[in-house]
Amino acid sequence: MYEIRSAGPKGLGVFAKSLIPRGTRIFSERPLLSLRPDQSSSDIYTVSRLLPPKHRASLLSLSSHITSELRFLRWNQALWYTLKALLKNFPYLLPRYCHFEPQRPGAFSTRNSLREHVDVLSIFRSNSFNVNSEGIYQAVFEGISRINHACVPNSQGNWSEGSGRFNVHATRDIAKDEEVSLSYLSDFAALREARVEKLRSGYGFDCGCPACDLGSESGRIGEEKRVGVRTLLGNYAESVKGGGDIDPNRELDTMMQFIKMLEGEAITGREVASMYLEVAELNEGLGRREEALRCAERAEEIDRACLGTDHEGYETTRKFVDRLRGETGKTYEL
Ligand SMILES: C[S@@+](CC[C@H](N)C(=O)[O-])C[C@H]1O[C@@H](n2cnc3c(N)ncnc32)[C@H](O)[C@@H]1O
Repeated sequence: MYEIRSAGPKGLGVFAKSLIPRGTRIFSERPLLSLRPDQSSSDIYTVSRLLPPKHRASLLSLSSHITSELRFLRWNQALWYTLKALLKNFPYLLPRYCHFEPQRPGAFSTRNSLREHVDVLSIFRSNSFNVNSEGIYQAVFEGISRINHACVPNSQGNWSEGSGRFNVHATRDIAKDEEVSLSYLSDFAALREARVEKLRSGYGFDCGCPACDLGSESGRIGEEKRVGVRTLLGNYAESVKGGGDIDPNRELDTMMQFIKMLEGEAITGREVASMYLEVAELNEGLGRREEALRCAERAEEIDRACLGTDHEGYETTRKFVDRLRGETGKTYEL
């Protein structure tokens, strides 16, 4: 379905070998390396050393594109952790008033090289995805971590708690030879300047995707829509700041305009499905059952495409739709 090959200045990338229809599960992977919510970057190197050799080799083969400024920071970080490990293992080096628990004998080895530590930190930073599940906070994957970024991507990754896998689905048809892309950013309404800054500081590249090309008509129009939506959201936030009654009609209208902007930009992932679900609930609260059902059905259709029918999130949406169908007396259509 796909191949991993050169994507020019981006390094490697994932490309469709044939048409990948919307809703196709392109990847389903368990993490190569992951951090739990209670772990921090100081644990990355330690966790990486516990990997089986094959997985460790896969990890070390991933790209790490970082700026010299970031490299400097990583060296400082690695130096500090290495020093801490050294002191834990050789406590007699410590001044008498410092008390570290010594680690198990042999846990610290001279192979615990500073350079490798820097590399692992850089690789983790360049390739990890926020999973935000109960057991895993961030994770790196063997194939998925080869997917490059686009501000308007053609696929989306979602963690499945039930299967313990990160699944990447096509959120629109991906043509043969087209590059598969994901968004590394969480704010889909972010303006170009903010996106550029995040991608440059977080991943060390300048995004040249069509949405960032403000010289093109589509890039410019997309940006204008984002400005419009941000103004709308800002005005709405201002209107509810005083803590007065929230006008559900205004809330509905604001959300629908946000959804329209995202769909107009061909952004149809989980976030849009969640917004449709909220709009459905608002409509239900206002007694507009038919409208609620219409929005919930759209959410179900999007969730089916970007999560798959075996995903627990899809199941919740489907049950909600079923309930509304029962209440509106609509016959079940597949
Ligand atoms: C998760 S990796 C993606 C796979 C990577 N290209 C490789 O060769 O393994 C992230 C890195 O890929 C590069 N990259 C991703 N998206 C890019 C884009 N739109 N433009 C330029 N470089 C990009 C950056 O160097 C970034 O740090």
